[in-house]
Amino acid sequence: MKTVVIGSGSWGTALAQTLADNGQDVTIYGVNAAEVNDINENHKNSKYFAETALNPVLRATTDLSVVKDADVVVLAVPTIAIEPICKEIDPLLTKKAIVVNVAKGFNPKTNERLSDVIRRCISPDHLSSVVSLIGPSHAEEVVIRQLTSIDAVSQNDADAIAIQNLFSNKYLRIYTGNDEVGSELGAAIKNVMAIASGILSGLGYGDNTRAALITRGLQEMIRYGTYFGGKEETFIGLTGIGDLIVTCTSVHSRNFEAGHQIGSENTVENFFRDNTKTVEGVRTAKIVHEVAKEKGIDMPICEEVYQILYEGKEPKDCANDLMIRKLKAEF
Ligand SMILES: NC(=O)C1=CN([C@@H]2O[C@H](COP(=O)(O)OP(=O)(O)OC[C@H]3O[C@@H](n4cnc5c(N)ncnc54)[C@H](O)[C@@H]3O)[C@@H](O)[C@H]2O)C=CC1
Ligand SMILES: O=C(CO)COP(=O)(O)O
Repeated sequence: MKTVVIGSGSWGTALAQTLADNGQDVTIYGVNAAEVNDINENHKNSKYFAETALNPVLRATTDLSVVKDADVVVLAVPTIAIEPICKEIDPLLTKKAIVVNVAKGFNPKTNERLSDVIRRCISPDHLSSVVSLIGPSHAEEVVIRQLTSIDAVSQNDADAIAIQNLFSNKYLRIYTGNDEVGSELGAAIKNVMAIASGILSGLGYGDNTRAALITRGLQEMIRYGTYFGGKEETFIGLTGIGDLIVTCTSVHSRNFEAGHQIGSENTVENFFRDNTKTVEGVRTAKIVHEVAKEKGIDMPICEEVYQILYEGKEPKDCANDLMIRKLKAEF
């Protein structure tokens, strides 16, 4: 199997190294020449992993024609780049490839789920199926081979199993799934919850608050996901509660980090001025706000994050407003 990983950032590098560790034929395609050269010449990706030595067989290129003949193409780019990169690679593919998406969120222009974007932009002659490879997995830990479990989710069971076998090894255990809607919506919305968790931490709140946020955040994810046909059980799996826990509690999470800055400064101003990192929950909060409003889905935590990010509401007022809402039964 020939695999090309599109994206020489943190997750693309960690996943490509996993395939290199598995003895697979894998190449990274990157647009950033400095990242590509660092991988080829120094066996590092210093921008993301400081001093970590990568598997020396790992290779990267800035030549997109590398996707010719690929059996598997892994899209490890931010959500904003998924539609453009699919349109770029489609004419270069020469056979039906399994396209693996690892991004978490929605297409910013159309609010579509990412698997739908890929199916729309890659012609049927070049697409076997889409597999979402998602779950609780900080690249910083996978790149140093910390034990990790995630899901390969697809409408095509055989392709999900092929991706499970391709990536699994003694430090990365992949489960398969077929609830594309529930898995992708869970993995997208948990980033908004991670921003909320960071905000609460930045405001000085502790463990009780975070446990409440994770538990009630999960209820919002279930409400939103089942509205669109996702299965409730998916949300107690790796792409639901698993990804929610890892992102709401980790120093590695860029969404949590963003929230922490916003909460501790009680304003979004400096974050929006200075941020250069991939913080997917920011765009997701806006999309969830728009869709939830249109469909009448009750998403109080997501709504407060939206109000902070886009409507100038102060984080400390949001935390208070969530607590004084009309009292009700838990279920
Ligand atoms: N970093 C992590 O631990 C994990 C990230 N993800 C998701 O993976 C997606 C990618 O994120 P990261 O790798 O973390 O971001 P990153 O910020 O570390 O790297 C993004 C990379 O994409 C490249 N890129 C941007 N546009 C491109 C294009 N059109 N063509 C080729 N390359 C392009 C950038 O040059 C950069 O190398 C995000 O949706 C993120 O939520 C999912 C699980 C874990
Ligand atoms: O999705 C992730 C871990 O599962 C990465 O989280 P961040 O994008 O917040 O860093």
